[in-house]
Order: sequence, then structure tokens, then C-alpha cells
Amino acid sequence: MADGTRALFMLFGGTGDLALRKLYPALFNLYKKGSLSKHFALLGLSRKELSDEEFRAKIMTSIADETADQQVATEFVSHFYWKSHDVNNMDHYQDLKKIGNQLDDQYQTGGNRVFYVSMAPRFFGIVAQNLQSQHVLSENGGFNRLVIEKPFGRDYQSAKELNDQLNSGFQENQIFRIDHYLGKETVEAIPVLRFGNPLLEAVWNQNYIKDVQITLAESLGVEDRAGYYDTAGALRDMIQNHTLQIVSYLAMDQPNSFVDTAIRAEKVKALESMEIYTDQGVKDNFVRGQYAGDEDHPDYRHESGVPVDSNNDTFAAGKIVFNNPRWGKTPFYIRSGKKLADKQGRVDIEFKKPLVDIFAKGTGTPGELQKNVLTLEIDPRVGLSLTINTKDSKQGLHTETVPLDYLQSDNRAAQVPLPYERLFHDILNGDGTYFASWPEVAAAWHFVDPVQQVWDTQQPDFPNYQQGSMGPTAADELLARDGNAWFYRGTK
Ligand SMILES: NC(=O)C1=CN([C@@H]2O[C@H](COP(=O)(O)OP(=O)(O)OC[C@H]3O[C@@H](n4cnc5c(N)ncnc54)[C@H](OP(=O)(O)O)[C@@H]3O)[C@@H](O)[C@H]2O)C=CC1
Ligand SMILES: O=C1O[C@H](COP(=O)(O)O)[C@@H](O)[C@H](O)[C@H]1O
Repeated sequence: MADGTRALFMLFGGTGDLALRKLYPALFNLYKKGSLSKHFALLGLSRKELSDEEFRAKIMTSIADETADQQVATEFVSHFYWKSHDVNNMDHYQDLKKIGNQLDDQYQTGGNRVFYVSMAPRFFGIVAQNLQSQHVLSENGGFNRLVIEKPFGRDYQSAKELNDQLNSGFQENQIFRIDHYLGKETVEAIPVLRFGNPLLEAVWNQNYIKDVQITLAESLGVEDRAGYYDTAGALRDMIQNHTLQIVSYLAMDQPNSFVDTAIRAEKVKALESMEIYTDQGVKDNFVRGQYAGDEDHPDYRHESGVPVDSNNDTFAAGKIVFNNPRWGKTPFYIRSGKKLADKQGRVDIEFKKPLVDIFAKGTGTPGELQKNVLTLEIDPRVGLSLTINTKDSKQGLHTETVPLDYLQSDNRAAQVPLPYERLFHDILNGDGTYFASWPEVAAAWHFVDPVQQVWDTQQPDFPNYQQGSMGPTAADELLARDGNAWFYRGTK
């Protein structure tokens, strides 16, 4: 990993939930695998007053599940330091500057700095601006990289304002907008599946693909995040970012080479060719939902922290139409929601049937040919399968469908890097392939904003789906109108 192994991390929100649950374990895994060398240090920051030792004890707890080897864990945490820091207090940045320089010298970091803002979104821009104006950026010839958590704005306008703030101190190639779905094994594999297999890429278009379905379903509800979630909803929380990012990898044209700039350029073109809906288009092509209660579980409006009159969407589904030659008539259906039948992240690609079914009038009792379906499983299993038509083993000609399957083994799954581990690795390498660029984020908001605007002005008929179902019936009708149906129906 060349010089990327040398770095000083400044982690804003160092005692936060995300840092403790995801970020430190991911860094620890990189350390165990040798991707982080002895030339790294991490300065944890928040308003809390902690000693280095108290901070290190928190890190030990955070990484406890990742190792039984106390010596490696102790070595790792010895690289961690704490500074009480209020991001609104300018004086505090002077301390950051001094400590940063000391740690650079002590760990010979080469002046490389990663600023990770793992805080509430209202602080993203403030931190970026203050780092620049208070001269905390490395001036020793190393790199300066800014990592921003989600959500990136709540509409195009707020995202643009945030982006302008970030740009005051950082250039686009220094900004890493985290979308943890892009660190998932199956999502990262999409470009390889498509561009590494001519037999797939040759048919990856409207001539052969009937429709594409993306499902990011969760069985959990809003849990303890109502404060955030009730201001976001499924459309902003899961569709604008994770779902449309997956759409972009599925829909883009082949880049000239597999480098981040070329890939991002193709992703943007795909996202910008999505049809932006009029108000009527939104009504025809998008469905929202909110879950009902049952005898054992409250409905969404009675979850802790949710207003009893909330019209927030806990489910969103839609149809995407592309105005480009590759996809012209092929719809992409997307859906995501909470309290659905299963935790299930997947892509189902339905191919067209042969124009003529020559087996339909054969001898015996022929079966009807079925569509080929390529399924990419993202969560909880990692795998892929392709259903194909073949002959069954009985006497006479009967067709049947069999799957060609790949399912990741438990053994292999145990070796797979965590999503945040992959993303940290890429940040250290300066590789933005699996991060959302600003034009992609902007295009996604341009698509989502009209939907949200219509929803904001219309009273929904909530609640409208049962917990444990796959969402409102209107989401099934959306596909039925085109003569299609969701391939994945849930296991309940
Ligand atoms: N938690 C999760 O599972 C996920 C979180 N995210 C995103 O990650 C980010 C962080 O979320 P999460 O960890 O849950 O948030 P938390 O509320 O758990 O942590 C927020 C952190 O910010 C610190 N903080 C708050 N105000 C200030 C201030 N003025 N100056 C300095 N530090 C401050 C807090 O510490 P203190 O009070 O001591 O100052 C705390 O360390 C958010 O953008 C969220 O959307 C994204 C996906 C999942
Ligand atoms: O970004 C988010 O993702 C999680 C789902 O992530 P997963 O990796 O568990 O599939 C979702 O629960 C959360 O609401 C959203 O903010």
C-alpha cells in the first residue's frame, strides 16, 4: 500500500456510536493485516474530557470481538490519543495543529492526514471550513483527505451548500463521501461481473433484459434512531444514496479503464440519464409506505421518539426509466423499507424469454420456458445465481428451470473485509472508486427531490403495510401495470 500506510487520523466524533461499533474494528483489521504500519496514529476528538488511557480502554472494548490476542490489541491501541475538542471553538483548532505536528514527527507519518467527520451532518461543513481556515491541514507535503459520513444533505440545495463548504478547504479528489453499501462484497463485484464476462455484458441492455429489481429490505424498525430517521424517511435514508449508487453500477457504460475518475464519469452519465418525474410522473411511478402495528409491536407512529402524527415514509418503491440507448424500454424497480419480511439486500435481473417458445408444442407435456433471472445477493448472504431453462430428467420433453449458484462459504465469509475496512483501505490509497462523487450525489438528489416534494404536499393514507410483509400492495401494483412482478417475495 505504498505510502498510504503512513497516516495520522483525526477522528471527529471519536466516542460516537459509529466510531465505536464500526470504525475502530475496521482500522484494527487493517492493522492486523499489515495495511496500517507502525507509522500511524489516531487522534480521537469530541467534547468529552478523557485521558489517553480512558480512550484506549474504549478502543479495547470496541475491538474485543476482533481478536483474542491481547498483545496485538495493546500495540494497536498504543497508537491512539485523545483531545477534548469542540468543533465550534476556534481556539481548539490551534491545539489540533500542534498535536498533529507532534504526532507526525513521533510516528513519521509523512504528513499524511485523514480527517474523518463521524458526527451529526450539521457539523460536516463547519469542520471542513475550520480545518482549512485554522491551518490544521498538513503542510508537510503529505496528503490531506476528508471523509464525510452520511447523510449528504436532505435535498439538492442543502447538499450543494454542504459541498460548497467542503470545497472551501478540499478539492473533489480529497473528499471521500462514505456510502457503506459500496464497501459490500457483492456491490464491489458488480463491475467485474459485468465487464469481466462478455457473455453478460453482451446482453446487458434493453434488448435482452426485461427489468431490473433492487431490494434493500430490513426486518428491523426505526430502533433508537427516530430523531434522525423521522426527518429523513426511506427515500432519503436508503434510496437517494445506497440504492441509486447500486443502480449506477448496474446501469453505467463500460469505462475506458478501471480507475476512479473514469468509473465516476460513467456512473454520472447513467444517473443523469434517469428520467426526472413531473408531479404526475411521481404519482404514477413512486409508492411510499409506513408500517402498521400488530398485537406485539407498535406501529411506526408509536415507536419511541416518533411524533404520533408522523407522515414519514418507512418504505419507498419506485420505477426508474433511463433516457439512453442502452436501457430505453427496460425499467429498473427499486424498493427499500423497514419492518419488512426479511433482512434482504439483492438485485434480480430478469431477462426476456425467447421470442418463440419452440418447446411449447413438443411431445409429452412440455413446461413453459421461464425467464432467466440473475440474482446478486448482497445481504445477509453473499452470492449469485442464474436460473436457466433445461430439460428435466423424465421420459419425453419437459422443460424445467435450474439455478446455477454461487454462495460464499462461511470460511470465505470469515476472511472478507468489513465494509468500513475496505473503504478505509481505499481512502489510504486515495482511491475514490467506491465513494460517491459530487456530480453523482447531485444527480441522485435531482431525481429524488421531485418525489419528496410531491410527498411533502400530499396527505398519505398511513399506516399502509403490515410488519413482516414486503410493503404496501401499491408496490406490487407498480410492477403489475407493466406486466411484471417482484421476483423476491419474502420468506414469511
Ligand atoms: N451510528 C450508525 O450506525 C451510523 C451513523 N452514521 C453517520 O455517522 C455520523 C455519526 O453518527 P453516530 O456515531 O451515530 O453519532 P453519535 O451521536 O453517537 O456521536 C456523535 C459524536 O459527535 C460528538 N460531538 C457532538 N457535538 C460535538 C461538538 N460540538 N464538538 C465535538 N464533538 C461533538 C459526540 O461526542 P461529545 O458529546 O462528547 O461531544 C460524539 O462523539 C452521523 O453522520 C451519522 O449519520 C451513518 C451510518 C450508520
Ligand atoms: O445507511 C443506513 O443503512 C442501514 C442498513 O445498513 P445495512 O448495512 O445493515 O444493510 C439502515 O438501517 C439505516 O437506516 C441507514 O441509515
